[in-house]
Amino acid sequence: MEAPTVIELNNLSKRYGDYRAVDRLSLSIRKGEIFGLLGPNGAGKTTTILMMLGLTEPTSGSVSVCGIDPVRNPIDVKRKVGYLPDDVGFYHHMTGLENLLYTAALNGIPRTEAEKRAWELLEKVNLTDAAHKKAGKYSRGMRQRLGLADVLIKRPEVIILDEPTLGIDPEGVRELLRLIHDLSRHEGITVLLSSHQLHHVQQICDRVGLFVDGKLLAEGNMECLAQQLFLQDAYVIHVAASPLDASLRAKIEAIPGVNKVERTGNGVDVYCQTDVSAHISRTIVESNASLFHLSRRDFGLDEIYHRYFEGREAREGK
Ligand SMILES: Nc1ncnc2c1ncn2[C@@H]1O[C@H](COP(=O)(O)OP(=O)(O)OP(=O)(O)O)[C@@H](O)[C@H]1O
Repeated sequence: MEAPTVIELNNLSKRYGDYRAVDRLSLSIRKGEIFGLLGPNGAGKTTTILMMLGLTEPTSGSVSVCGIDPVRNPIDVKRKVGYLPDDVGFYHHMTGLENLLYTAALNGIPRTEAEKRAWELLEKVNLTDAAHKKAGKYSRGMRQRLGLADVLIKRPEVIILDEPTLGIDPEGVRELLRLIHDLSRHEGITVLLSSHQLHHVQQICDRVGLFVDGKLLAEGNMECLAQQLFLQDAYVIHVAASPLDASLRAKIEAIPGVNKVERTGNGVDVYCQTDVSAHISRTIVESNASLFHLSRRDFGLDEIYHRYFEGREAREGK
């Protein structure tokens, strides 16, 4: 059975004067999913997050988070959603533990329960030893982990994280990503994270949405993204064979679905609309050539992103 939808955006738009910061955005995110919002500066990510939190009103369209309309019931949404901005503000003169207890009190959690929960969370985010240290003395990685504990104290159903891994060392990033992943898999928490750090997003997101100029250009897993963005050349197959002469290259180029064949150092790259690997190997064998290597190149998010933006600049003559 499919998990229920937790976040639903329907034709959502936000205009500032004549400027459309978010333009007819529709998106559904299911319970327990980790969804990555990607896009260049000014794409509309923060505006979208603010509309989900009820902190800014949509110009048109609708938002529903945990079945609640944040425009009408912003307080109810805040009870269910934890938001970790890119630089969490803690009280520097208070310890990590005191900061958590303060948040718990603001959320109406009784003191005994708050203490129990705070210690559990400090352990979860690996800050037990730093519980009595002033938050002002925490490193950025420690602050982000305390931030995660801080949003979790009210037991949210959804967490929204803005650039959670920015400025953290590789070990800290690994730990934070593992924590976020565990929250989704073991506690069914739905995670929305906005980030420019593509390789981090790729490690933990189930799906990614690529935002540009307020519009969602593509969404899905890596393979879906590549297919949506590079319709003609969704697949690139690397082939090494001998002899790979002009006549064999022409035969490969003639395979239905193949758009172009480009020479590389030790063979060719075949750009195609569908995965024609089997057809290519048959063509090589039937031509009495020896096939040494054939593999489909899978694009990482970094490559998808850069290939798209390079292509866009070329298309727009920038
Ligand atoms: N209050 C506002 N008034 C006018 N324009 C705004 C306002 N808030 C945002 N914008 C504009 O809306 C667009 C989208 O901004 P937004 O902050 O949502 O982008 P973003 O994708 O989060 O960018 P970044 O990665 O830089 O945080 C930008 O062009 C921004 O200048």
